[in-house]
Amino acid sequence: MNDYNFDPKVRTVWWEDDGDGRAVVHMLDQSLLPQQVVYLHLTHEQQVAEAIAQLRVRGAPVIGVTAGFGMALAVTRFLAERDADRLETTPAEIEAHLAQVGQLLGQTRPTAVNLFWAIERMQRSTRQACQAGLSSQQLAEVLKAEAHQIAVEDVQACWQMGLHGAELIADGDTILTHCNAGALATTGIGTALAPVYMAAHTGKHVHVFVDETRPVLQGARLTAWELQQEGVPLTLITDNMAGYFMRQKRIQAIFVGADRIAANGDVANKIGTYSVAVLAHVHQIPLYVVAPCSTIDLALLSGEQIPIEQRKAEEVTTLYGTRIAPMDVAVANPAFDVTPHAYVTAIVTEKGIMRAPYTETLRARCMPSRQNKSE
Ligand SMILES: CSC[C@H]1O[C@H](OP(=O)(O)O)[C@H](O)[C@@H]1O
Repeated sequence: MNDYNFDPKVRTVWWEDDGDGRAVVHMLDQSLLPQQVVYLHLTHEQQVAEAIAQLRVRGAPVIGVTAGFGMALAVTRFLAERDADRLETTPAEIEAHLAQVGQLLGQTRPTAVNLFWAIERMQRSTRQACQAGLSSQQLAEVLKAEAHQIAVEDVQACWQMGLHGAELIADGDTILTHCNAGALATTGIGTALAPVYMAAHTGKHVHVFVDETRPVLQGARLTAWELQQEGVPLTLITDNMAGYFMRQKRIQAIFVGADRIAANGDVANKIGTYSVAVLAHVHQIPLYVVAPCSTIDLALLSGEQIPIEQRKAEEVTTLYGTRIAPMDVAVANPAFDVTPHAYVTAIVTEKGIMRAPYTETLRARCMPSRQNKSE
């Protein structure tokens, strides 16, 4: 890594015009890591939706960025196909088409609010362009620029969260993290891992204990791989070891990401985060949640209202296609849980470090960033 302006070695998702005005969404297929590094080149919004649903791209911020790219791709494809059929397309027809694409993408995963925030932002830009009387081609350019801006803001937010969060890490600290909230979950240097990277870049010695994070193993497969790529020392542990190392006083702080944060500071994050938070509370170890303002859902007063994604049983009963549980066994597979704000030491966003009571600070510091830049 080079200093301060380091770029993560991993590149999660980006897009290019393919020459005839159509957008191609390129993405690292995270479902194949760490054994295979494979990039997908998607030319249809259906493919983008499938990639999000199948966790080929995953992590709240990058899901939002990918949704923006998917909607911009859909518009360029829609226009190109109608041009090929020599059909005129009005901006209103584009707006109607985008409403369908927004539904398609919005049905992929229910918990990460960034997905819905990005869809709403793209649809808001469409409405504004239509009201301004722009042509269809001008509207397509506006949407491509908006999708790109969402990604630029994500990169910038990660950098700021790294700078703010690094203040919470002392030289020689061992940090525990759960799931993957690193560069692989964003288009920048990550959320929960951004402070780790920034602390390492400012000369602090940081060691990361990585929860494997059953059942999809985002820790063992993704965070361990990512930290190795970035040259950060790590120790991989199983989820049920976290309390053991906390009790041994081996962990000085815990950094996790978030998929949705309610207005009172309750945090929805990968399943197992609540267990880590309770253990941290018992052992008086600070638990820091790192997330951009686009993850904060001020419309929800508490975490009780956050929808929790239930995923397929096979994620629990098989490992790489090998069955590890008896046939016909009953399975529960919630992909997220909610950590009450009382267990959250601080929430780090691109706007700074916020501590309890959260309701006012989150509203004061994060409302503007949920508005479309053009509003
Ligand atoms: C920086 S947000 C990452 C967040 O998303 C993960 O869930 P998933 O891998 O299912 O998309 C997990 O909750 C991480 O904390």
